[in-house]
Amino acid sequence: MFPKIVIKNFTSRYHSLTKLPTINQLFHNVANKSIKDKDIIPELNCHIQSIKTLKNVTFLDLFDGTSSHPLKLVIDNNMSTHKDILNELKMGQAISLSKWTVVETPKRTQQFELSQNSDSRIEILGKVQEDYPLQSKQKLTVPYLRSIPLLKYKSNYFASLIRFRSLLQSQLIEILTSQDFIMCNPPILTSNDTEGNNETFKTIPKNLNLTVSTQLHLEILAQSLKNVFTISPCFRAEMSDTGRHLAEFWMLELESTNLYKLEDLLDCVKYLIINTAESLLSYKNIDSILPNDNLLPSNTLNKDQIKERWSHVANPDNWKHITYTEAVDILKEHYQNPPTWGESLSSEQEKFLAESYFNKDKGAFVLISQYPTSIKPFYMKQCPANDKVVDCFDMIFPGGMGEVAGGSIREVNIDTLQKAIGPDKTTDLDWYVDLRRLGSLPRGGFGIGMERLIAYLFGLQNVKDAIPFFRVMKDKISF
Ligand SMILES: NC(=O)C[C@H](N)C(=O)O
Repeated sequence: MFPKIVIKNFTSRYHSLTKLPTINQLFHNVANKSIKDKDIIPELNCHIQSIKTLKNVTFLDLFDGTSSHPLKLVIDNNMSTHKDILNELKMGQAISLSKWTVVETPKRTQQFELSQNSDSRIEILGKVQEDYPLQSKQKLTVPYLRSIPLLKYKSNYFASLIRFRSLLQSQLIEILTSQDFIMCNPPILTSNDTEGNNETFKTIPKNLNLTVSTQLHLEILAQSLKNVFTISPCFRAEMSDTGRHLAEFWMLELESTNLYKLEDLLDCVKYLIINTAESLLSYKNIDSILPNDNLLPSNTLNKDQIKERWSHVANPDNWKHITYTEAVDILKEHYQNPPTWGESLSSEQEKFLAESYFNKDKGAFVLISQYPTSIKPFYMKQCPANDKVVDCFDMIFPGGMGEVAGGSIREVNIDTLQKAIGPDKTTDLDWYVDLRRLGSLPRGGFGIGMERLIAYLFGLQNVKDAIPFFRVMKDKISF
């Protein structure tokens, strides 16, 4: 398998890119002593998360989206410079601070607070309306926050989700590039529909589709560059309206001419996810990326529960591999409505395997390989030992997410491929066949649905929350 890799946490050797600090940088700098007790912070722009007014002091919790920990600001109510502004301060306002003093508070959970000196100033830069929705003392829910896209990232939970999405992508890129995978950017506008289902969004001119998968173009790149991958947007015009479907989603797709045996392909996808979970668990700054346990919406996972999920993923014992035929046999024996051999597995049947059959308690990650040729796309390689099945896999996750990845060894035999494409193809795939005439190496690849992966790793129930602005077929896109 892959050699053990060391994931470095990025520490910048470079010049600071912004003059003003972030709250996350302030926490870091106080922790590493580059900012000390009594130092003055020249300027800081942020938002008010909460206000607590006592007789002589007012406490503000400040946030700027870079950390889940709020920064405490202590205002002396009796200091003349701030008397006018005190009554105007409101939750959600954008404010500017200048010349506040760092006071270390080693005995509290928060390492320091900002305290007032005679030069300190606070200014309101952006007011909020009286009915600012996040003011409510009620516990916020995820569906409610989802319904206010202009504001949801001001909530601690959704800001954390975006930070997590960013970290996850950077860890995946680091793991792959450290193993000689080259990040490519295949086109989004294409003449093909890759999967042969034709559930594409048509563009003008009419012969172009928004890509459903960049695989076919990645195969061209892999033929010359060996190991390639992308994280790209993909589009599916299916009418499915579930917590697992989006019309626009992101897919990590990988193609390699070093992966031409099914067992190597399965190991690659499995260890890519296991390595990613390990890298998240050992990431130094993780507690400021994950949501604040005191500000969680109802029915969401707290930090420890999220990390427990990652440990579950990182344990190879929780990964299972069965063939499609074995899956059908298990379902025939243990499930009320089993499939007959040759049919696709339904999402309920997949759920049973990943959530009940293998590990009733916490679920298992199930790789199902060698599906019948008739239910899989034309590009999958016929299994050498059995021409009724193809050398492919689906990766099923627990937690309601179902199929998170799928891939195959690619068919390189021109006759077999042409037969699989058939006479009534809807798009021109001659170039894809011709690729096999140009010094073609055997190869394989897969695609991982980023939003489903994010949803599982963060404990989300709906992929709509795993992407900054969701697009689904049934909803009107109004902004
Ligand atoms: N790159 C892949 O293998 C993904 C595959 N084309 C799919 O869309 O499921």
